[in-house]
Amino acid sequence: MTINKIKTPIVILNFKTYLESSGENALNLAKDLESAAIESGITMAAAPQATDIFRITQETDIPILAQHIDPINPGGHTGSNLIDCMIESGIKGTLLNHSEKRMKLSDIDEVIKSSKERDVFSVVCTNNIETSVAAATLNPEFVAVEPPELIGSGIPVSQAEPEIVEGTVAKVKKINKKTEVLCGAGISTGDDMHAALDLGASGVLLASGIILADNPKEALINLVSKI
Ligand SMILES: O=C(CO)COP(=O)(O)O
Repeated sequence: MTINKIKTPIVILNFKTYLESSGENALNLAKDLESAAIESGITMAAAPQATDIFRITQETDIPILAQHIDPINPGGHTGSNLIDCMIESGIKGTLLNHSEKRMKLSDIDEVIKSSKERDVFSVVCTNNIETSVAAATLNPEFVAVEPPELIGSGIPVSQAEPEIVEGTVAKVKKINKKTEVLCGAGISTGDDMHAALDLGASGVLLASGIILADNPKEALINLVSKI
């Protein structure tokens, strides 16, 4: 089977900057995603730190996303993520505007456009229905709605605030049928993912529930067990 194709339902694991998902641990976690994807048949993608991307794309076949790309051209921009170098490192997509890395609307627009020109898919993170609508007008491949107060809380958005997920799907589809909606924040179990798909989401964006689990591979299999 092809585990490097982007198809829905999709699981995207944001590695953030946890030590449990950095360096050698990032590679091991990416391998867990790879074997869970093979075993379950569900697409599993990873968004590791920039420093870990090249190594992971060399050693696994899962789709890799950048956590952020800056709206810059090659040249004098110290400390920035340049899209061309990210592509050379092997990314297929990018997160944008994560609540831990917010961007200006005009910058999101610019990076989505340069991503499209280079065949890189964009996942624009949002905090509610209104900002999801704004993001959808920019025509990204995915909008991922994540109420910031639930991030890292262990309280799943799909069960605690189903109306945000359902409302985002309804409003985004009215504006742009091609943009898929993901949800995230507090997601960790098969029930959480099942609830997300039931509400019309095409997948989940998650982090701590898997990264900090005693056995991340088992947690991933459990996550997709009710699809
Ligand atoms: O921010 C998130 C994914 O990008 C969600 O984080 P948690 O899964 O830790 O709540």
